[in-house]
Formats: sequence, structure tokens, C-alpha cells
Amino acid sequence: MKILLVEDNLPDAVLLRELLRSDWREPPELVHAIDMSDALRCVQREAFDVALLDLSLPDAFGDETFRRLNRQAPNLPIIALTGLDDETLATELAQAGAQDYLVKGHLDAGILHRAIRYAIERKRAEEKLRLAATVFESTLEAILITDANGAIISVNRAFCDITGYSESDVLGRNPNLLQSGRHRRGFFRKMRDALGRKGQWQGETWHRRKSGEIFPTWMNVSAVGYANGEVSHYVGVFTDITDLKHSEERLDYLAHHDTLTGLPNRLLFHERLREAALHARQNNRIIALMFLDLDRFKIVNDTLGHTVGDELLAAVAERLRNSVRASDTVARLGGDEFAVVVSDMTDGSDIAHRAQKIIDTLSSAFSVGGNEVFVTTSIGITLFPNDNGEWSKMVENADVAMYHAKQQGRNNYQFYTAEMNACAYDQLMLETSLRHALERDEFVLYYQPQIDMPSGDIVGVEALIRWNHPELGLVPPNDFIPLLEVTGLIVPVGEWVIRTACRQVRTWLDEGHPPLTMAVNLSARQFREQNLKSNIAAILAETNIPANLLELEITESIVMENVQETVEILRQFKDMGLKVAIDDFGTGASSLSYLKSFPVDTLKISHDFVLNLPADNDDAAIAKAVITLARNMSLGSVAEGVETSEQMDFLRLQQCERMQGYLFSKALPPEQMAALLEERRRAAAT
Ligand SMILES: Nc1nc2c(ncn2[C@@H]2O[C@@H]3COP(=O)(O)O[C@H]4[C@@H](O)[C@H](n5cnc6c(=O)[nH]c(N)nc65)O[C@@H]4COP(=O)(O)O[C@H]3[C@H]2O)c(=O)[nH]1
Repeated sequence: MKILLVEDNLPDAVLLRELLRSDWREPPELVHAIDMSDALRCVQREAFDVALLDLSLPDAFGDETFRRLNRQAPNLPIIALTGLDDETLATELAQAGAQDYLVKGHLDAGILHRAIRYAIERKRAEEKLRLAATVFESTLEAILITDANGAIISVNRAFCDITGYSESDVLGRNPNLLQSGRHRRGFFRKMRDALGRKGQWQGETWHRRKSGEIFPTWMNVSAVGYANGEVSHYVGVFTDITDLKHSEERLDYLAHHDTLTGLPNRLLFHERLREAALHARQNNRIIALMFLDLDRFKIVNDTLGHTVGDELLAAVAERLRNSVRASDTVARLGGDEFAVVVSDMTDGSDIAHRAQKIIDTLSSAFSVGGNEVFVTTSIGITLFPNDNGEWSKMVENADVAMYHAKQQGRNNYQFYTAEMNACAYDQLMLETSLRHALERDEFVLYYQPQIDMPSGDIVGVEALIRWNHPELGLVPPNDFIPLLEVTGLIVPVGEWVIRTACRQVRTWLDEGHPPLTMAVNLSARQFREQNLKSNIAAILAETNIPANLLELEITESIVMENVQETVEILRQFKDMGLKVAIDDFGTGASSLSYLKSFPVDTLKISHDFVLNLPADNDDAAIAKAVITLARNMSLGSVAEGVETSEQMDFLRLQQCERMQGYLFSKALPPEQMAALLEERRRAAAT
């Protein structure tokens, strides 16, 4: 230990030196200064553990003596020495920072040693406190201290800066005034549990500033306890991590996206594909993966430069993004390779159509860097779960398929399996020619007579479409109606059917035949088409035929799809004066309670039930039930597919009102139907 003794009185100095040397295990090193100037020089030159300072020196007196030395050496513990026992001075000095006040006449070695030890200890403690206070105030982390009950007793400046609350706003209040309301239930319970168990909790929290703004923080809460383990305080320290979050989000975005096109990159693509496959498996859905490679990209890049190449890639990305549904993922896998994940499909029938759409979308010119550039694309397609049990195989399969597409002469798509390729090809061919069928006038309507029972008169006809394909010949409707539905072509074709059928009615009326009901089939899409009613109204006006001669046939399954909407549409038909028949009645699952609310006129018994009449008991029971039901509800009944006189007899016995089938006539082309009507007229006349 090194002590500075500042004493001008030599006998006092000798005495003090004696006292200091006695009883110490290791005698302290003593430096003696005889006045203030000497003392100031000493503290400037070297460091001391403590100073004993006489307050009456030749060049300084009283508290001024202390202040001067303290100013020069603020870290030095100073014990004042004086001959006076002056309480006022002692208090003044203690307030100014002196560690102790000793009266020279009353000193012994023990008192002196104790005073020195305490002075040094106290000074150290004071220093620590001062340091802690400085850290508390100057740190950039917000600090709040609560008592054991959670009432805030202190906050630092950073807390006020970050939260916008002043100290007086929060003193005595609970920290939950910072709560953002953004945490799930249980969050704060977990925090309390951790504090109870470990005395500490840290994690990300959302707080609310005084302004109401919510912000993220990284927070550390510690319980401060007494020796007996009881909690005395809680200390919360948090930093505002808004900026960090932004950079984190930015980094996350960069890690998952391609900077050039803004599309998901390979990493995110894999995540999305995995998610889509998982969802598909759980919900019995199908997903498709398309791999795309631009066919002539390298040439563009090499001849027009990388800047134009980059621009082209960005433009391709944009077109791709616009050609898929928002729920699908378009990703750039690198270079000129892109991928499309088509998710959530009930079947894969439409995927070839989508691939073709992408090819068409990319085939028009791109305007990049002042140039008109054309690119084509080769697409490889694979389906999950069809092609292979594992979704992880999809990338490999799509790659194989894409390679195959390249080999096939580029600008085309190929499925992973050969069967799908063949099927897609046929479908595409059919679809392409279907698109032209209407404008090329290849559709014709055939008419199948409906016979009234028991009179045997023709009271109506059902219009049945045929496609007169230049190479395939007469194509039956079941082969192309589904395709018309998928492509949306059913809407214009359906309109053509209604118009042609109504014109036919007009012609027959004009030719003097008795009015016949014209039954026309409506497909699901047509039935829910917004413009259907206005189109029908326009056609009726145009052909000038009464609405009740037009009977719209809708299958039972269509009717049951959206019952509420169905009732609404049927009511509108009714208001227009149209007739409505439920086709294939008994094959769907319509309940009687629904049937009552449907404003319909006729129930048609499906030929499936007529086929085995009267031998098949089940079919007989169904046919009988439908006819009885129709009669009880004052609806008409029509049996379809009547081929034999046994079938006819059975149905007639059940009082079926109308019949239709090969027994009477097949569906006939217009001229043959006209001839049949003419024949009937002549027969009636004779
Ligand atoms: N085995 C047998 N069959 C008979 C007999 N009598 C008639 N048929 C056939 O049974 C089908 C009756 O039409 P559908 O049940 O409405 O079933 C129709 C209808 O759902 C649909 N369809 C036909 N034309 C159109 C149309 O213009 N628009 C819409 N949306 N669908 C149509 O195509 C389906 C099939 O039509 P088609 O091939 O013309 O077949 C017709 C008809 O030719 C018979 O005695 N025995």
C-alpha cells in the first residue's frame, strides 16, 4: 500500500508515521508532502492508495485544502486530519467526497488503520456505483427496473428515447404498458415461467411506443434476488431491432429470390414445390412441375450482349408471371431456366393447355434494348403423384421431359410419360380443330322425336349436336363436349345450338307443322354463364317463337352443384316462360326436399334405367318411382332410350307421358326430320 501523508507539522508527521508503521503486517510505503503544492506535485507524479491530509497547511486551509487535492486526484480516497473536532466541517467534507475525518489528538494505530481500510473500500464501491450509473444512463439499450411486484422504479435515457415515454410517465406503472398485443396467448406466461425457473428470459418481443407504433425488440429480463432467493427486482434490457429486422427480411428476400427477375430462386422453388406436394398429398390434389428452357437465348446473349440478355430474361419472367394463377409459383433456376409449379389441381387434364398457353405467350416478339427479339421455349412436364410416388423425383423427371422436348425440335412441351404425351397430343389436335369448327360451320344439329303417350303423336324433339369433322367424320358429342367445357368454347357453341334449334322451330312453324317442344341440352358451364338468359331472350325475339316451346335440359348433377344458385337461375328461366327438364333423373343424388324447391317442368328418366326394363327389378322400381313422383308433383315425365316394345309397354303402364328412343326414331338430320314430320302430317290428313 502507498500512502500520501500531507502534513506541515513535523512532530505530527513523525507521530503519524509511527502509528502507520506499527501493527501492519506489511508496512505501507509512505510519501510525505509538507504543503499543498508539494502534495499536488506528488499526485501528479505517482498514484497512491490513500491520502492523509492535514487541513491547515501553509498554502491551503480548511475545506479548500481538500477540494484542491480532490480536484487534482479525483480517484484518490482522502482522509482529512485536523486538530479541531469540528462537526460542521466534517459534514461539509463528507458531502464534498472526503472518505473520513480524523481528529489528530484522538488517534491511535487501530483507528487510523481502520479508517484507511474503509476509505479505500468505500472509494472503490463509490467508483463502481458511479461507473454503473454512467453505463445505465449512457448505454444505447433501454433498461427498466421494476420492484418485485412489477412496478417500474427506474428507466434510463435510452428507454425514454426508444419508447417515447418520459421517466415520470412510467414510474410506478407495470411494464405491460409497452405490450403490443401482437403476441399469442401464452407468450407472457412462458416468460414468467422462465423467470421463475431460471431467473432469466430472453427473446424477441414486440413493444408499443407511446405513439402507438409497434416495434420489434430483443429483450433480456433478469430477476434480481436477495441471498435467501426471494426476488427483490426485475431488470429488463431491450434493444430496438427494427433496422435489424428490415435487413433480416431483406437478406431473407435476397436469399430466396433472383435479383434480376425478382422471381423465387432455386431455394425457394424447392420449398414451394415441397409445400405444394405436401398439400396435394393431404388433400388428394395433383400438382404439375414444368421446366422451361429458352431455346434461342444463348444466341441473343452472344450477339446482342449481356445487358439485352438480362432485359430479355426479366421480360420473359414478367410474361411467365402473368400467364399463371397467383397461387402457382414461377421460379428462375439459373441462366435461362425457369420452373412453374402448378398447384392444387383436381386432375391434370388441363395442364397441356396451360403449357401451350406459356409457349404462345412467349412466342410474340420481345422489345429489348431497341431490338425485336423472338425466343421459343421447350417445356418438360411432370405430374405428382402420377408420374412417380416421390415428389423429390419431380425435378429429375421434368428435366428429362424438357430434354425430350428439346430433342423434339424445340418450341414444344413434353410430358414425362409417353402415354401422357400421346393423350395430350390427341387432345391438342382435337382442341385446335374444335376452335375452328364453329367458324367452318362443321357443327350440325340432329333431332330426336319425343312421342306422346298414348296418342303416339310427335310432340317435341331433342336437339343433339354432331360435329362433322372433315377427316374423322361425324363425331358424337360425348367425345368433344367435355373439351368444349374445359376450353370455354361451350359458351359460343352452346349459343349456336340454341339459335339453330330455335330457327328450326320457326321453320317448322312457318311450314305449318303443329308447334313442337324443342329440348336443348345445357352444360354445367353454360348453365351458370351470366349472359345465358339475355342471349336466350335475344334468340327468342329474333326467331319469334314462344318461350314455352324451348325446353332446357339440365342434368341432375348440375342442378345439385350449388342448390341456392340453381334455384335462382331456374326461377329466372321460369319468369321468362321457358320450360326446364331434369335430365338423367335418378342418377344424381338429389333429395326430394330439394326437388320441391326447383321450379322445373319435366323429369327425364335416364336410358340407363330403361335399358333393362322390364326384367331388372331395381330399374323397374326406379322408373316407376320417377314417373309416380313426376305425376304427384304435377311434372311431365319423359323416358329416354326406349328401344323395345316391352320397355314401351312397361312405361306406358306406369303412365309415362312422353318417350324417346330408337324404337320410334334415332336422332335425325334436319332434312330427314322434316320429311318425318311431313309424313306424319300427311298421315293425319288422310
Ligand atoms: N342407346 C341408346 N341411345 C339413345 C337412344 N335414343 C337416343 N339415344 C341417345 O341418347 C342420348 C340422349 O341425350 P342426352 O342424355 O341428353 O345426352 C347427351 C347430352 O348430354 C350431350 N349433348 C348432346 N347434344 C348436346 C348439346 O347441344 N349441348 C350439350 N351441352 N350437350 C349435348 O351428349 C349426350 C349424348 O348425346 P348423343 O350421343 O346424341 O346421344 C343421345 C341420343 O342419341 C336409344 O334408344 N338407345
